[in-house]
Amino acid sequence: MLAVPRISVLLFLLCCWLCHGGTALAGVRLAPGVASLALAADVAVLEDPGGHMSLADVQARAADFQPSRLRGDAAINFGYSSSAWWLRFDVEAGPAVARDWMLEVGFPTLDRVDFFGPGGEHLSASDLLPFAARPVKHRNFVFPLRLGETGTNTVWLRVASEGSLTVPLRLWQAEAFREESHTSYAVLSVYFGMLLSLALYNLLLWFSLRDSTYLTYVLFAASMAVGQLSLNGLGNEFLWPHWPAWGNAAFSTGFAATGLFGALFTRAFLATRRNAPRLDGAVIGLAALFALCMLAPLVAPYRLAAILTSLTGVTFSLVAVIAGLRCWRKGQPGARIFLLAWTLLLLGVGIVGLRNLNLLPTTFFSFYAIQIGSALEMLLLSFALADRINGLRREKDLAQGEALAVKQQLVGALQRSEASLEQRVEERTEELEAANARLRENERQLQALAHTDTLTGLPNRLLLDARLLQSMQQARRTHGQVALLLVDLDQFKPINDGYGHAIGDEVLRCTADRLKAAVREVDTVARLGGDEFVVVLTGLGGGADAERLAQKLVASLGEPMRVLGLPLEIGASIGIALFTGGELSPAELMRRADQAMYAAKDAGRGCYRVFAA
Ligand SMILES: Nc1nc2c(ncn2[C@@H]2O[C@H](COP(=O)(O)OP(=O)(O)OP(=O)(O)O)[C@@H](O)[C@H]2O)c(=O)[nH]1
Repeated sequence: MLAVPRISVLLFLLCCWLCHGGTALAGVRLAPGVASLALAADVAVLEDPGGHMSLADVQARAADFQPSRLRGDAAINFGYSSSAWWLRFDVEAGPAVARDWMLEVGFPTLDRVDFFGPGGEHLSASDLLPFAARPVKHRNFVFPLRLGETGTNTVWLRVASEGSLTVPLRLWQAEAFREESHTSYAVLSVYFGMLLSLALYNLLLWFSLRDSTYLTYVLFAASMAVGQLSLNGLGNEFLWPHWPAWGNAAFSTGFAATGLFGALFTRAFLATRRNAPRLDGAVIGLAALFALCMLAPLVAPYRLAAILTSLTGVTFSLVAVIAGLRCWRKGQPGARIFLLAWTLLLLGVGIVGLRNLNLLPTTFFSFYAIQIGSALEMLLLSFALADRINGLRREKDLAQGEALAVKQQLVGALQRSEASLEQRVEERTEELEAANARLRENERQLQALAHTDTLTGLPNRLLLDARLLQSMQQARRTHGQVALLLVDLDQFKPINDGYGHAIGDEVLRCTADRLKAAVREVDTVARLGGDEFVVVLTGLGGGADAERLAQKLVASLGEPMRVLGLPLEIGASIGIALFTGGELSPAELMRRADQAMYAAKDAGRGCYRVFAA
C-alpha cells in the first residue's frame, strides 16, 4: 500500500511530462463569448498525503502548489492515490462576461470533492452520499461558480477517492452547460438503450435456444451496463440515488463482472478449450480473478479491488486479442468478428486514454470513444452470435442432407437386395415346383410300377388285394355281392416251352386284352403271376351273373389267337368264389376261388366251377 502514493505521483508527473504545456500558471481569463473552457492547463496542485489539511492550511502553503503543466483539456490524473489532492485556479473575467458559471468535475466515481468558491462558499459532492445531497443534480459533480465583479477569483478544490483519482475540470457558461448536458444525456441514453435491447434480444434467444453462450453474453452486456452506468454517473442519478454504498462499489464490481462474463463468453464463443488449450487455462484463471475482484470490496480496501480489476482487465484484453487471433487462424467461425469487436472496444479505450493525455483533440468521437467502441463491440458480438444460428442451421442442413443421402443409399440397397431376393425366391420356387412335379411324376410312376404288372399293364397282386378288400367292405355296407374269378390258362407251358418265352409273353398280353374287353369298367382284372389272372366283379345281381361272365370268358379265351403270325389255340379254367357279406376275408375268398379253379381243371379244363362249401 505504501507504493500506491508513490505510483500516483509518478503517474501525475508522467502526465505532466507528456502533456507539457509550459511552466507558468497564468490563470484563466474569460473573454466575452467563451461558452466553456477546459482548466487542466490552468490548475496548480498540492498533495495532502495524510488528508488532514484544511483550506487555511493549504492557503498558507500557496507557494507549494505546482502548476499542472498539462495542456488544453487533458484530464488531471493522480491514478490510485490514498492522498487527498488540492487543486487551485484563478479566474479573471472582464465586465462584459457573465458572472454565473458552472464548474464540472467530469469523473462521477470520485469519493468526495470539496469546492471552495471565491466568495468563501464551501460546497461538497460525493458518491458516498445520496444523490439528493449534491449542489447541482447532475450525473457529474457540478458546482455553481459566481464570479466577483472585479479582480481575480480563486477557486480551491479538494479531491479524494479510494478509486482512480481522475479530475477532468471544465468551466461552463450556464446555458452552454445545459445544452451540453442535453447532448451527453441523449448520447448516453442511446448507448444504454442499445445495450438494453441487445441484452433483451439475446435473452430471448437464450430462452429459445438454451445455448448458455447467449446467457453469458446477456450477463456480459448487463455487467458492462452496470459498470458504464457507474462510470457515467447515470446509475447514481437514476438507478441507485439512495444507495451510495452500492454506487461506490458498482464501478469496480460492474467492470469485474464484465470481465468475468466477458472471459466466459470468450471461452464459449471461441471454443478456446479446443482451439487454444493453453490460452484456455489463462482465460479460466482470469475469469476466476475477475470473480475475486467482484467479491474483493467486501473483504479488502476498495482501492485494492479497483487496482486488481484494472490490472486483470488489461491482461485479459491482451489474452482475448491473442485468443481471437489464434482461433481465427484455426478457422473458428465468428473469430474474425470477435477480434474486430474486441479491437473496437480497445480502440475506444485507447482513444479516450490518448485524449486524456491530450495527445488527441477532444471531439464528439474522442469524448465518447469508449461508449462508441463498446456499443460497436456489443453489436458485433450480438451479430456474431446471430450468425452462429445460421452456422448451426447450415451444419444441421448439411447433416440432414448427409443423413438423407445415406438413408436413400440404404433404401436403394434395400430395394435392390429385396428385388434380387424376390428374384431368387421366384427362381427357387420355380425350381422347387419343377422338382415337386418331377417327384410327383416319379411317385406316380413308382406307384404305378408298384401296382402294375409290367408285362400286361394290369393291376398286380398288391393292387388286387387293395381293391378286393375295398370291394368287400363296400358290399358289406350296401349288402351287395362280390364275385372273385380266378382264371388259369390251360396248357400254357407247352406253348411257352415250344415257341419260346416271347411268344408266351404275347399270349399273356393277348389274354389280358381279352379279359379287359369282356368286363365292365368298374370291375378289376389283375394278373397274379405266371398264367394266372383274377377278375373281381362288383355290383352283382347274384351268382348267376358271375357264372354268365365266366362262361363268356371261357369262350373268349378259347378263341384261337394269332401271335406274331402264329395261329395258337389256348383255353382257360375259371374258379368262382362269391362274397355275400359276413366275416369272410379276402385271403379266404381267394383260397375258395383257387379251389374252384382246380375243380375246373379237374373237370377237364376249358370250363368254370363255383366254389361250394
Ligand atoms: N412266357 C412266360 N411264361 C411264364 C411266365 N410266368 C410263368 N410262365 C410259365 O408258365 C408256365 C405255367 O405252368 P403251368 O401252370 O403248369 O402250365 P399249364 O401248362 O397251363 O398247366 P395247366 O394249368 O395244368 O394246364 C410255366 O412253364 C412257367 O414257366 C411269364 O411271365 N411269361
